[in-house]
Amino acid sequence: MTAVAAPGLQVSGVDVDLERRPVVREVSCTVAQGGWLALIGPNGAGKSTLLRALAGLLPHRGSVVVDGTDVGRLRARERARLIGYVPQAPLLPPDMTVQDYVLLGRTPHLGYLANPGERDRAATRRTLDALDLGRLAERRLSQLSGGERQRAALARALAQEPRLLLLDEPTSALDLGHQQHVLDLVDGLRRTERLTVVTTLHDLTTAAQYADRLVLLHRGRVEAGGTPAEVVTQDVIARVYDARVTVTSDPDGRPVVTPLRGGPPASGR
Ligand SMILES: Nc1ncnc2c1ncn2[C@@H]1O[C@H](COP(=O)(O)OP(=O)(O)OP(=O)(O)O)[C@@H](O)[C@H]1O
Repeated sequence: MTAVAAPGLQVSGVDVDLERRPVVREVSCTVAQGGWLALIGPNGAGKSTLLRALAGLLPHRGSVVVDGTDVGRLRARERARLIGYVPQAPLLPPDMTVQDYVLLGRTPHLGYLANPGERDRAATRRTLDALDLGRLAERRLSQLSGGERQRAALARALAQEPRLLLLDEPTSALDLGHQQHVLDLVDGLRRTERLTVVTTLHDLTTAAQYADRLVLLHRGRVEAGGTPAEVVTQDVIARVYDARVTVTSDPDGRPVVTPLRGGPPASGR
């Protein structure tokens, strides 16, 4: 009998308070190993807060289990071997070179006081090349464009070789070509490495293209969850986002959202 793999991520009853205000409430969801979950929802819904809680960076109630390991019980270093996280606006050390910064992603894999070895440098070079940063390896982080900085932050998380990758709006600063390149790269890793992926994404069409499950957050709670076609509907978008759109299907049955100009507010408010 073959053993059944633990889910890549199992979130149970997560609540987060900020400044004693409830911001995330009763969030539960499961993502298979190698699955891609997109967190969607309007501004202030709690997406980034939930992602930071999953990364172990915010106190929360409830449990977060990655590949069968309860991350609440782990030290920061052990957690960093399991989880890579890239915030929406990462703070990058301005004077560090791109390659030294990406090499920092290897830190959780090094022994105490050990220096990076050839395997770490090779992982760094591979990641730099994969993210089209090879020619910028010696450049200081302060001398990068917004999109290059965003790719450098992602490169560091990938060099970490985590089991769960948490990305907060990973393509917000990228041109269309680099958006597709970065998302295709992450998509490839989940297939080859069974990397589990959770992203926040505002672009619902992009979210529906790449993710196999969506969770729609509204006022900190799960408003809807399921396949892209189940979650992204005209009615849900009108109600939750107060936006006028048409929703059509691409040849694979994934929803395509087209915003419509003019007219009264979608919800009639
Ligand atoms: N440090 C904080 N202290 C108190 N409240 C906060 C703090 N950070 C965020 N909030 C509030 O928590 C709520 C959720 O914020 P969060 O950043 O998680 O939303 P989001 O869904 O990621 O939004 P966006 O799409 O605008 O990025 C918002 O009402 C926000 O104002």
